[in-house]
Amino acid sequence: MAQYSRISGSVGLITLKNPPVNALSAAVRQGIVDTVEKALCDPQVKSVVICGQDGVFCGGADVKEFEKSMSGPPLIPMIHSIECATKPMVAAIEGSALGGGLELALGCHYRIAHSKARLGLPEVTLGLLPAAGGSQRLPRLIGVPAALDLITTGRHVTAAEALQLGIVDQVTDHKTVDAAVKFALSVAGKPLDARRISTYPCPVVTDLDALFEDVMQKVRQSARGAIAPIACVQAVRAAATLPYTRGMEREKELMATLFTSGQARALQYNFFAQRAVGKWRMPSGARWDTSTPRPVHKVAVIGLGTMGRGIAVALAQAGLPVVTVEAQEKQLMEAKRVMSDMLKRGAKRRGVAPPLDKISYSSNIQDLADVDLVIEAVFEDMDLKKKVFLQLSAVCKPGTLLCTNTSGLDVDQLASQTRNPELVVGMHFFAPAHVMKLLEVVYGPRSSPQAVATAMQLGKKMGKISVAVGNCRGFVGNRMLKLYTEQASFLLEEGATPDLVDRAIEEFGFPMGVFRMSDLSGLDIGWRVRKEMKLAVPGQSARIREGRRYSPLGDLLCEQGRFGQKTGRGWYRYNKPGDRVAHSDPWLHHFLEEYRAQHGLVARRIDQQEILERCLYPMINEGFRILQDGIAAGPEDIDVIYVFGYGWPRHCGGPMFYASMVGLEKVLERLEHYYQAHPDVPYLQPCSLLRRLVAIGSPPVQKWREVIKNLHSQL
Ligand SMILES: CCC[C@H](O)CC(=O)SCCNC(=O)CCNC(=O)[C@H](O)C(C)(C)COP(=O)([O-])OP(=O)([O-])OC[C@H]1O[C@@H](n2cnc3c(N)ncnc32)[C@H](O)[C@@H]1OP(=O)([O-])[O-]
Repeated sequence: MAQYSRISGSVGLITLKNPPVNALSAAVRQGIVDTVEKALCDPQVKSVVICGQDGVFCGGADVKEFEKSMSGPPLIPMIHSIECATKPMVAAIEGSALGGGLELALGCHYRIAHSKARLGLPEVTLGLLPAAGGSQRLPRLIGVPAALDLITTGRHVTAAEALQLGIVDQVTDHKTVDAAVKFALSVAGKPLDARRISTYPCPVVTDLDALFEDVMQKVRQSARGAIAPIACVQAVRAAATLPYTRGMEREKELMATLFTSGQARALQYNFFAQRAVGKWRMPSGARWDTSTPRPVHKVAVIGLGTMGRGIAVALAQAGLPVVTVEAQEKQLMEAKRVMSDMLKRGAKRRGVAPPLDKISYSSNIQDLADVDLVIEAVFEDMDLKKKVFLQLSAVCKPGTLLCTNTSGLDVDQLASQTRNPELVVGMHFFAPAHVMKLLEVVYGPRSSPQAVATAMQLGKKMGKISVAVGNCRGFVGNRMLKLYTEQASFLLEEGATPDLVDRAIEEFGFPMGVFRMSDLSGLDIGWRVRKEMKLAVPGQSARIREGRRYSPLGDLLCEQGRFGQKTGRGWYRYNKPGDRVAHSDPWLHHFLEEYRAQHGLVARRIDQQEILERCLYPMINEGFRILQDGIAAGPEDIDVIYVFGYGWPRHCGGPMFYASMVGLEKVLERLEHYYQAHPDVPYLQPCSLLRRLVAIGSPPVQKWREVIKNLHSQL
């Protein structure tokens, strides 16, 4: 809807009304058409201001409408008629002007923004391009290079940057609508020809071909198979080389291809999935909207290894006072130096003062007596962690939330060390913790809803995308990852090489293949865990352990001191320890040949499709088990974890969405095939939830929660 009124005698005021972000639904577009007509026909009105209700100008086209058939007036002619209006049209931008919202503002003759407003054309993040004239008007207004940057990245700019770029005409710290009305009064009756952006020539660029070639190359490299960034470059090129009307035709053509693509569906699903995970619920029925978080004014981090340092920095950057504790004085001093540098670098990037005074450093656990929440980040060793929790329970004031940053140990065992197990949850950050967006909040059987709500709220304050999950070995992310890495090792035994497997994974869209990733994080970490579990036994190379197939390849490399990048040797060879460029290693190929010969294995040719199916489908199958076990509340939770924590290509939605795109029937059939071929790998057996979904006709991913709910209610 849009509401019309007249203020200050001669200014028509159009207010967009569609909470919470005034998206341009069919009703809003109809409202704009009607109210603009009213304003233009009203002889008393000399100029018009368009604003949005509740401090938000407009969040763009209504993404929820994309799945339905189009109704209501289309955006392009609506914006065109605003630009053609004979009375000055002024956009009053508060909150956000994004996508179609900014395109609407670009159709106006003037734009006034509040200093806190954010503007951008983020369509590319939804697998689209700014197809309501944005790709044609923005380059004409701010030049091709700046428009390419905004449109291909989708980044939001502040009002100050928008002013500098020339997107807005004025920035105000006061009431935006008042400033816009004052402005509208001042421009009433002035000629408008020079204010219609579509009539501007596109600013000339010297060596246009070189610029576009360079941008296209960069986009192709970073897009990793995503098609929207490429279409965005093509659309801006049309603006730079064609008259406006032909450019608009090209924009429409490119949008038509994107709009119906699987990638756009995946990215839009992901947009809503990110929001869905905030609405968490526990199997007990406790939920986000009925659980009140405890206040957190002061936080502590115990253990200042890589993870602890990153977590403390992220907390300080979020404005929270943090007490850090590290028992070893030398390690404490080193951590202080490194963390101060991290804070300074981060502050420089953001143009703010480094929050150095937010962190205090101590080697005494007694200093945690008055904090509201502790994040334990000591070495990944259950006995050590248990000791720390016992101490924390004695030292901290009653009511302090005790969180562990374990990447997979049993949260409930740790809770049992404390006086108040209901106040214990996992907060599993991802390295580097001050950069990575994902946080798994892990609740044990005794964690209270209030504890979960508090950890979720803290995650949000830290700018993380937090997902609440149940307690099991590896939680969601690492539980699924284990099968992925194991299958990759099996493929090496059967004839593949690390390069071959990594290439297939990277071509699929992961930023790094499984072996390159393993070299980066260090092979010794998994080795230590397997040794603790008595799975890895030095000197042993048996391929069946605990009654199932096992690949000792990683253990054998570790026994040779090949821990990955840090030792200059791993699945690849590096020029020196710590180097990042992986080189294919003839030693490893020879080692694999010898290994196969020793075990009587005959290498076979393995193609890209098998690599993808063998690495991805078992993970997906485990995802179904996780849903069946109630560890994750819905497929969105798993997909968000994989996209934001594990580099799953966002334009493929996440593993569960990807399964629905491939077709559940096909995933089931391939799993059955591989299970038959490898009966000693029990997890290849298709999960019964997957079978059930196929049996009821493979409903879309958005409907799976219902099926799972019914399944749980029958148990
Ligand atoms: C021809 C067409 C061409 C055109 O160029 C195409 C486009 O414009 S494409 C569009 C280009 N625009 C974009 O890509 C902008 C996308 N939006 C955003 O980036 C953020 O929502 C915004 C920054 C605006 C507010 O952030 P915040 O304050 O943290 O709030 P929040 O994020 O939590 O959202 C609150 C609620 O609003 C919902 N919702 C939001 N936007 C839309 C939408 N467009 N539609 C529908 N719904 C939308 C959201 O799902 C959530 O619902 P719920 O049921 O409460 O979970």
